[in-house]
Amino acid sequence: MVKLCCACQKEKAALKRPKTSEQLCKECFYSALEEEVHQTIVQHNLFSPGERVAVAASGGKDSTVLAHILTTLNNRHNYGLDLFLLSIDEGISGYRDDSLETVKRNEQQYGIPLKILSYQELYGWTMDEIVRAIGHKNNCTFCGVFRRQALDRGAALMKADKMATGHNADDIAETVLLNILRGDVPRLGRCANIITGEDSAQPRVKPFKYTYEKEIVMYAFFKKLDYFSTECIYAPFAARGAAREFVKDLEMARPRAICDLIRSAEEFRLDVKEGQTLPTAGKCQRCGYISSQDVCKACVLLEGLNKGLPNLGISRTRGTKGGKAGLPAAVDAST
Ligand SMILES: Nc1ncnc2c1ncn2[C@@H]1O[C@H](COP(=O)(O)OP(=O)(O)OP(=O)(O)O)[C@@H](O)[C@H]1O
Ligand code: SF4
Ligand SMILES: [Zn+2]
Repeated sequence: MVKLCCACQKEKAALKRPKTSEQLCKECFYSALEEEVHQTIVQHNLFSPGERVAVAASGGKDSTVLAHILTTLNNRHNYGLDLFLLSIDEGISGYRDDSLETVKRNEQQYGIPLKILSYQELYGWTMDEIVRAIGHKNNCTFCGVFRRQALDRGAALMKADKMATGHNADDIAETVLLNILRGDVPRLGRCANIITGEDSAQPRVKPFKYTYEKEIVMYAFFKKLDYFSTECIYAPFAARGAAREFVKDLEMARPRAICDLIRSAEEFRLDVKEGQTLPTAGKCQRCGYISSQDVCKACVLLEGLNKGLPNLGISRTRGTKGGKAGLPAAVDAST
């Protein structure tokens, strides 16, 4: 017997929603997912009318679906947002160069402008060069620290008011679990925040905080969105991989486990003892970008690279356009 969509009762059900187990037709699934994201945006005041919003776009499924849904909702509900795509080119040949081609097509498909900034222009190094210099061991530490700052710098350069990232419910549940495993109580208290960096010039928001990864993949698949799905050539087998699998197993055994993990972190309150202080966001004394230390992690890592790490036989000083030799400088508006 043909199963009908439980929402419209007219069309044939095309899928079972992983989050709610509802049997829906494609159109009702699109509406349900888009409406949930809209409710998340409204209930958490993620945006205000007239804001300029950088959509951090890697070309992967999450940020591609995010760009698509934000464009749709901005038109449908008159959010009044000035959206643009912001991509960071880490300089990983055979991976990021291909995914950036996808983002360039998305620029045309969604009709929103794209800004690409590269590690090469910001830091004087590509990830390919960094991996050649340091080997495969700590590449993601460098890459993660540089990307975080590069996105902030790109958003500032483009005069954005906010930045939206494609982090989804599975990503956040994994981070909650990792912070529990590491006993990192301060991070546990803030890792599920839907808005971060509120004291910075461009706070970051996560409109997909409650959206399941499987549903993002289904949405992209049924809508035939143009996205890039290859894994980074330098991706390690790390703790996150195991945590990712564990979260998926938990969800299989008990649906809503992902939501419950997120809720656990939301309801967790860090009890700050008298005399104890939490890190506050200040400015790096060298590059001037946001940092909770005197010198930010990006500057520390870059200094190590430029000095030449022991036994690697490299010693070179590279600088950023207009910056002090070997140190990253603020990128001016013409870059
Ligand atoms: N190179 C990049 N340029 C711009 N934004 C990025 C880049 N890499 C990651 N991001 C942003 O950070 C978010 C999380 O990235 P991450 O690589 O952890 O997850 P992902 O699940 O693979 O995301 P995606 O499917 O969008 O690639 C992305 O959704 C995107 O918004
Ligand atoms: S897997 Fe590591 S090296 Fe590759 S893009 Fe991600 S953080 Fe960078
Ligand atoms: Zn710095």
